[in-house]
Amino acid sequence: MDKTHANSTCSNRPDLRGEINWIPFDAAAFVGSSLRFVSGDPEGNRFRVSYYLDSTQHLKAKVWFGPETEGPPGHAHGGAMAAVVDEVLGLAAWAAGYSIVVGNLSVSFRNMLPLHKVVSVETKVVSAEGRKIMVHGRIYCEKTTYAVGECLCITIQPKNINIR
Ligand SMILES: CCCCCCCC/C=C\CCCCCCCC(=O)SCCNC(=O)CCNC(=O)[C@H](O)C(C)(C)COP(=O)(O)OP(=O)(O)OC[C@H]1O[C@@H](n2cnc3c(N)ncnc32)[C@H](O)[C@@H]1OP(=O)(O)O
Repeated sequence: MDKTHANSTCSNRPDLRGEINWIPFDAAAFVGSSLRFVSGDPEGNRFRVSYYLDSTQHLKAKVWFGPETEGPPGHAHGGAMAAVVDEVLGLAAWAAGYSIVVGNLSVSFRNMLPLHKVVSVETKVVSAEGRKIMVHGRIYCEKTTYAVGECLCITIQPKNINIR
């Protein structure tokens, strides 16, 4: 069998369908067209992203890491993983009702992520104290964790962001 198509769950085909009970989340409709860096090119060779809300209203994403995210040969650049964590965890705060920018982002790289892979990102808003919203998340596929993120979001006045 073609090795690249051997595994339907973590296949090399960019199958961005959500899991059972995940509902599609239209990020572009929510935040405008500004999120082009990570999720703005659904036919491109960098990232392809689909967003969902799970049954507990947590934001989830399916992300394909294409060849243009390469860092170590055959694997995703750490900055590419960090960009995904930045966008998805920041968007999770917006989806939870907070108008924020990311003030501080910590990413731990746990395993090298092969190119052409579709992975999931999970998020959880873990605290909200004053202007500080803490969001945790993880890039994973099945039992493998590729990166873990802790994202300190700071609320801002929505009028300070132009929505296009
Ligand atoms: C319902 C409709 C919805 C529509 C939505 C449409 C629009 C949607 C648009 C977009 C969706 C985005 C989805 C995510 C996209 C990806 C996320 C990104 O990549 S964001 C870009 C990268 N981030 C920056 O460029 C920030 C640059 N930094 C700043 O602008 C400022 O430093 C800012 C706003 C973060 C804080 O500045 P200050 O002057 O307002 O406030 P101060 O007093 O400095 O901080 C407030 C509190 O936060 C702490 N704080 C601030 N920054 C911190 C940091 N880096 N680390 C730790 N603490 C920090 C401070 O210590 C302070 O805490 P104490 O109140 O004293 O307890």
